[in-house]
Amino acid sequence: MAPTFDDGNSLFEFVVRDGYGVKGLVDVGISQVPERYVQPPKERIEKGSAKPLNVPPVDLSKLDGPDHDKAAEEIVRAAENLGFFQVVNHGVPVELLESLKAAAFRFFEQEPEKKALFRKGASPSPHVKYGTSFVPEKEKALEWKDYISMVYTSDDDALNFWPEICKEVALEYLKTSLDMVKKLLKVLISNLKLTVEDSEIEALIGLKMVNMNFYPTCPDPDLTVGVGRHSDMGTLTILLQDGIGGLCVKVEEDMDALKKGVWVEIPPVSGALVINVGDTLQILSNGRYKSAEHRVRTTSTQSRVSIPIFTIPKSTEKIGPLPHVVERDGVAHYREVLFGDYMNNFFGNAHDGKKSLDFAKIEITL
Ligand SMILES: O=C(O)CCC(=O)C(=O)O
Ligand SMILES: [Fe+2]
Repeated sequence: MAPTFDDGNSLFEFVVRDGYGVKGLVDVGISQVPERYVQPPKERIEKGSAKPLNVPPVDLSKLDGPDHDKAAEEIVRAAENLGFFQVVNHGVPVELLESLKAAAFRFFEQEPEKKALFRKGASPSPHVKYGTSFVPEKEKALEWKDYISMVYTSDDDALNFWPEICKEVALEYLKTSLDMVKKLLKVLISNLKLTVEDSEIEALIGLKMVNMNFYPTCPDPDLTVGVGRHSDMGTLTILLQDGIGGLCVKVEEDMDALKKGVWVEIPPVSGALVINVGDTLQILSNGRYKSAEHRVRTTSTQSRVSIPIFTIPKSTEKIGPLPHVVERDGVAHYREVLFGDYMNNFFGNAHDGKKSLDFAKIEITL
């Protein structure tokens, strides 16, 4: 008979401390969602509650031709409105996208002991971490997700310490994405101020991290979340999702027919990558670009994988609204912060929508 984990502590021990993850829980044959994973009603995601967003992906090859301005305009609008968009002709080979999804499955389908080698405290490198949920110690209800996180410092470090089973494809994904990230940032920053130095862009993406997320099938998706409501803390996130779906984004301001507060789903598009604005870019643009609040619904039919690249400033970097933008706006909505402090605050708290931005927000009292 499958263990019941009646006592919340033994479940926490098994899933988090021993490193079995949600995958381990599903593999022992649970037929009900354990109490520790049941979300409070206001965080649950009703099936079908988010309608698919019907916006065609931006064709990034146009940035290099006569339609440059039109493509740039689409990118700027998306960053100002929803904070999420999809791209095609992005320069990352489509076959590589397929290999990445396969590599993510390979990693998570290994025996628990193999994955546990990369648990916090056990991992041979501070740059590689296997875990489950977001910050389990701080969460009332855990997220239905396991992950492996790989910070890039150099090719040598990646090839020596990232998991053998996925390191080559993950590194290739990171490298082939970077040109696109720089192009997107050039478009977004030059829309805020006329000249942009390459060094400014480099400073915004001083650190890069590739994650692989695994969302096992869930006995009752109405009770759980794959990832709770949050915004990403960095500059831009590049995300590869598979064909299952479930990534939902909150509309922050009224947008044509979409009303503020409504959730929309980013539909899987074969060969496309999802791009989203992170808190850093919202701060830098003094709020013009939106780091959208998003979350993931679980499914009961098939496991889902997603593979984000987070581009973030180095922890020693100071980030604040661009002076030129503050001058134009007449007011700064954010203070300058040391990115390391921002990051510690982000990882020190459970996901809670866009609360992470409060760390840098200047409250205007009238
Ligand atoms: O799995 C997804 O589609 C999104 C994951 C996500 O939001 C994250 O890892 O920050
Ligand atoms: Fe995210």
